[in-house]
Amino acid sequence: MISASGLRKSFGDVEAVRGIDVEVRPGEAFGFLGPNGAGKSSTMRMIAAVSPVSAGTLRIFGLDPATDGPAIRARLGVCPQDDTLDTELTVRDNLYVYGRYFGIPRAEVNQRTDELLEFVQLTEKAKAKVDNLSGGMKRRLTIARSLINRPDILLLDEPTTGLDPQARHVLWDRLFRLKQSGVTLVITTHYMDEAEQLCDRLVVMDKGLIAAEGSPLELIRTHSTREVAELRFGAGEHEGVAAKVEDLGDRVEVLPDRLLVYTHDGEEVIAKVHERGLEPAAVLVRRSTLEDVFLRLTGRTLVD
Ligand SMILES: Nc1ncnc2c1ncn2[C@@H]1O[C@H](COP(=O)(O)OP(=O)(O)OP(=O)(O)O)[C@@H](O)[C@H]1O
Repeated sequence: MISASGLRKSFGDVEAVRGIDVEVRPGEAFGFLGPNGAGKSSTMRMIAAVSPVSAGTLRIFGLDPATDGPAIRARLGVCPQDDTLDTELTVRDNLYVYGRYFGIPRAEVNQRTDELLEFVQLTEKAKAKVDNLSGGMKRRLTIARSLINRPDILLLDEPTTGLDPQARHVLWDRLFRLKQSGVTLVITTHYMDEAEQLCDRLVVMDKGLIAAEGSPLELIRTHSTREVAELRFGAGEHEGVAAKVEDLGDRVEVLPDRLLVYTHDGEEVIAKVHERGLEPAAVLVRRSTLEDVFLRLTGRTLVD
């Protein structure tokens, strides 16, 4: 569906994307996970055929965005990071007008609008003004709008940024259903839980490069341990304690507010910490996540 090789994007001296290889397969949910500034949006804009490729090759549906932009865009849905809905119009008209703009005949666009309102659970809000919608509803409407042309690929740039947990879960559910219906999803996110929930495969991006690629589970298995023991001590004590516990796990990370001991048995680590007379203010054993993968690969947390 999408194939990139040595793909680069520069803005003057700024190299936003510095040579990445990506292969997105039909029907999968593919993610770009990385912190702000990693180059995710720049990559998405090249895939959306709205930003020229600086170097390398990019093919979407086997087509070259440099020469086949309109043909590519006709088969893509693009859900940008910021809501670009028309606040003057009703919910329904945001879809209807957009569909007409795409040149879809009146009767068809009417039917499609109704289907999409139903799909994003906004039928009851059809006559409401966009300004009266919650953040989650606006996102869902933006997604509905990007589906008006029945795209084969839907590009979603940070789809749930700024939404509360419940609104995020509603959105994830809709995206999951969309994938089940055969639409290929390409998602950028800096939320590791979103990447884990939604993506079949993903690349971890940092500073314009791909640091790792795989399914969430593969990435965790390859780059982290099964469990993590989190230990909180007083401010400024973590460095000192780290030296005393570093033999307890495969690896120890010192964060400003806690120590992470990477291990296959978190409870055993905690027991040994206590045996050594160390008294953490709080402890937690959890499974490894993509956040741990990112920390391992880059030495930084995703939310820095
Ligand atoms: N139009 C532009 N002109 C100049 N520099 C840009 C432009 N767009 C992006 N950049 C720079 O390219 C780098 C990558 O930005 P990009 O937006 O692709 O990252 P990102 O991973 O999507 O982060 P975010 O989530 O903040 O959008 C950043 O250093 C950014 O400042």
